Formats: sequence, C-alpha cells, structure tokens
Amino acid sequence: MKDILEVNNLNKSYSLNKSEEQAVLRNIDLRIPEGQFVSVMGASGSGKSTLLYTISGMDRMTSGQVRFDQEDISSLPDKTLAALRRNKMGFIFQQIHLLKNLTLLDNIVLSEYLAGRESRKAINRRARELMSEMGIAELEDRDVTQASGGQLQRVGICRALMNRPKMIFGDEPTGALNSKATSEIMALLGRINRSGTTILLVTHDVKVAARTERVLLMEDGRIVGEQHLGKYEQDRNDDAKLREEKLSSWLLQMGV
Ligand SMILES: Nc1ncnc2c1ncn2[C@@H]1O[C@H](COP(=O)(O)OP(=O)(O)OP(=O)(O)O)[C@@H](O)[C@H]1O
Repeated sequence: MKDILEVNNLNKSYSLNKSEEQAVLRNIDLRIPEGQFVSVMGASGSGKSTLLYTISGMDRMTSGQVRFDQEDISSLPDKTLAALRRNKMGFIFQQIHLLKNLTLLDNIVLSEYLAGRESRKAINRRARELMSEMGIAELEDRDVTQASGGQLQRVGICRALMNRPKMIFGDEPTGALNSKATSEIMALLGRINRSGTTILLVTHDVKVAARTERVLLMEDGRIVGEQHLGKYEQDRNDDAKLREEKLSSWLLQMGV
C-alpha cells in the first residue's frame, strides 16, 4: 500500500519574543499508508494539534518536508495549498462551527456550492445521501439550535465528506460528546475508514484511540512510540474492551 502521507524531519517552533523560540515539533518522521486509521495521543501541550495542523497544511512548518498524496506540500504557495485541502482533505473539530441562520443541510452543502464543482442538484443529492448514512436524514431542515452535540458532530462529518476526501483529520472530534455519542461517532468513522478514507485523529480518550488501527504517542514535540492494534472490524463490546486494556497497559508502560 502506498503512503498517503510522508513526513521527513519536520520541525515547528514558535517565536516567544525576538530572541527566544519554543520548539513544539522536533524531528518528526512519519509514514501513513493509504487507508490507515491512526490516532495521536499524548499529554496536553505535547504537540498533537500542532502536528495535525502542520501535516495537513493548515499551519506552516519551520523546517522539514511533508508529502501528501505524492505531492511535496512543504513549499506550496498558500493558494495552491488551500486548493489541495479543499480537494483532498476533510477536517472535523471538537466544536463544529455552523451558520445559525441556515438549515443543517444548507450548512453541509455551502462550501461545495461555493466550489462550484458540481451542479447544486448533485450536491444536494450527495448531502442527503451522507445525512442518511450518518443517521440524521430527518434533521435536514433543522437549524443548529435544534440538534444534539452528537447530531451536530454527524453534520460536521457529512460536511467533511462532501468533497470525497482522501484523508480526514480530526482534532478531538469526540472531545465534547458523552460516551454513547462517542461510540456512535467512532462506529461511523470506522465505516468511513473501511470504505477507503485514511483518518488521523488527535484524542485524549483511550476508548477512542482503542478503536483506531495505530496509536502514536507524543511527548514534548516528538513521537516517542506507537502501538499497532490492527483494524477494529467489529462493533463488539468485548473486543473493544480487550483493545482498551492492551492500549492502557502500553500507555502505562510508556509512563503516561
Ligand atoms: N500559536 C502558538 N504560539 C505559540 N505557542 C503555541 C501556539 N500554538 C501552540 N503553541 C504551544 O505549542 C505547544 C503544543 O501545543 P499543541 O496545542 O500542539 O499541544 P496538544 O498536545 O495538542 O495539547 P492539548 O492536548 O492541550 O490540545 C504548547 O506548549 C503550546 O503552548
């Protein structure tokens, strides 16, 4: 399987003031094969979100190289990079930002309307299909105030899938959800992954990471270890428990 993401010696630092720099990512090397479901764990401040934003081209790196889908994105001009993100990547966040005066369906279709790649009819059809797959078909005419957190996160996933992304990046997408909604969202992401989309999630939650295929552990700007759990194929609670136990004991061993 070819790598969709190839990161070589990535470094990122922030200027604290004129003379001081804070290194946030240090010498990161990483390969993610197409179709993998990866999570990134680590203490608060270890650099997880910064890693996600630099490898997805949302933020600039200080040095190093990132290849996404065979293309070196390290030195692309901002406009080209933005177009690549629009065409090939999807993003989900802890807090989904939706426009209050639009229906949920309109929020999902908006950026595709603006991109103008397909007819509005085709875009609406795709949005309705996705809403149905995500179990929220009946909510299309509601607005943001008329849906639960879990339902809004499903809207966020639909929106992220509209451009048929090759890879989805998620920054704590279940961070604001209760455990039932978290399981449901992870089951949906598992399904999306099985259909071929590569996914990388940042999470603090062992239950979430245990449902991904490969867990990276960050500490002080470095990837200090990883655990391969294999694909989580079945939604069986006992299997999930075993994976959680395996992951927890590894994290303990790693001093987390
Ligand atoms: N824009 C910024 N300017 C300066 N420092 C920053 C900036 N963004 C992040 N940092 C610093 O970089 C370090 C890593 O932050 P990052 O948000 O990537 O960590 P994280 O592991 O995702 O943390 P959390 O789990 O709390 O979200 C932190 O020390 C943070 O203060």
